[in-house]
Amino acid sequence: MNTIVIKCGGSILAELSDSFFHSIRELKQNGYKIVIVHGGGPEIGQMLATLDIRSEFVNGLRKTTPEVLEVAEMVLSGTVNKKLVSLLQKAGIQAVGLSGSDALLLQATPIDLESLGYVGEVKNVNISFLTQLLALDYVPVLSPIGIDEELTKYNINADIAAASVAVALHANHLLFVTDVPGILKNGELLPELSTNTVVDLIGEGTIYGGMIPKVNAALSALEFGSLQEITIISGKDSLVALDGSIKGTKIVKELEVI
Ligand SMILES: Nc1ncnc2c1ncn2[C@@H]1O[C@H](COP(=O)(O)OP(=O)(O)O)[C@@H](O)[C@H]1O
Ligand SMILES: CC(=O)N[C@@H](CCC(=O)OP(=O)(O)O)C(=O)O
Repeated sequence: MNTIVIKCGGSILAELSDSFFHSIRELKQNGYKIVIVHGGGPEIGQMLATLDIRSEFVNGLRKTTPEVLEVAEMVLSGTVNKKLVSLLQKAGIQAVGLSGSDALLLQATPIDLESLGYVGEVKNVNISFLTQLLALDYVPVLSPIGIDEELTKYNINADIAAASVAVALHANHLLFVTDVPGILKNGELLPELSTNTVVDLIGEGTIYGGMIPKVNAALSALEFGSLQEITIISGKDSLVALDGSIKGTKIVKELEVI
């Protein structure tokens, strides 16, 4: 089974183009099974501001108190998940929206309860349930809310959640769909990068802010999964170039020197 995991960032959700949905239809017609994991960071931020609830980021992760968790779950598994499923359905794509906590899809453990609160990382993915949905030709659309054995829920960074799903499913591709065409340096798109170059680009400050958790999730998926490359790509346009290749920046696994 040829599987592609697509992570849609909160930054692009309101701007996903018709060509983006057309690309998904095309990939499905070409036999790919698609799983979508979405974010919603800006949308959570707006709702927290409306409710006058403060939140802070620690190393790129939102410190999640019980109050913040309630808002994150409402926005991610409610508003954002349902909106994305509607857009897919309008584009003629059979999609089913699920919280990562449903059917114990994203089994999580806390990263550090003391400093981050209810922020989780994925320990296990219910791939048998996901595989059944894919066999029925559905596109599962997952929010990054995890759950543990005690049924405590966690807020998971969506880049990390998507990378964990791709590794667990032994996916062939992982695409991070965001609001820029890929990784840029001096305004120019870098079409292909090795993992070592990515580390250098973080060190020199070319990769900063929200791009850091994305490339770190990409590096860890390349290290621990069967994936050979990961792509960072814009959702404002088609995902596929005229020659059939996927656009954006590819991060490719370093060849081992023997
Ligand atoms: N080298 C880079 N090339 C492109 N974008 C970068 C780079 N470094 C940092 N960024 C920033 O990363 C942002 C994407 O991350 P983020 O806003 O967290 O997106 P998402 O919501 O898709 O996860 C871009 O809009 C850009 O501001
Ligand atoms: C723990 C943590 O930081 N969770 C993220 C989950 C959403 C997310 O990652 O959304 P984007 O992909 O749009 O950034 C948050 O609360 O913002």
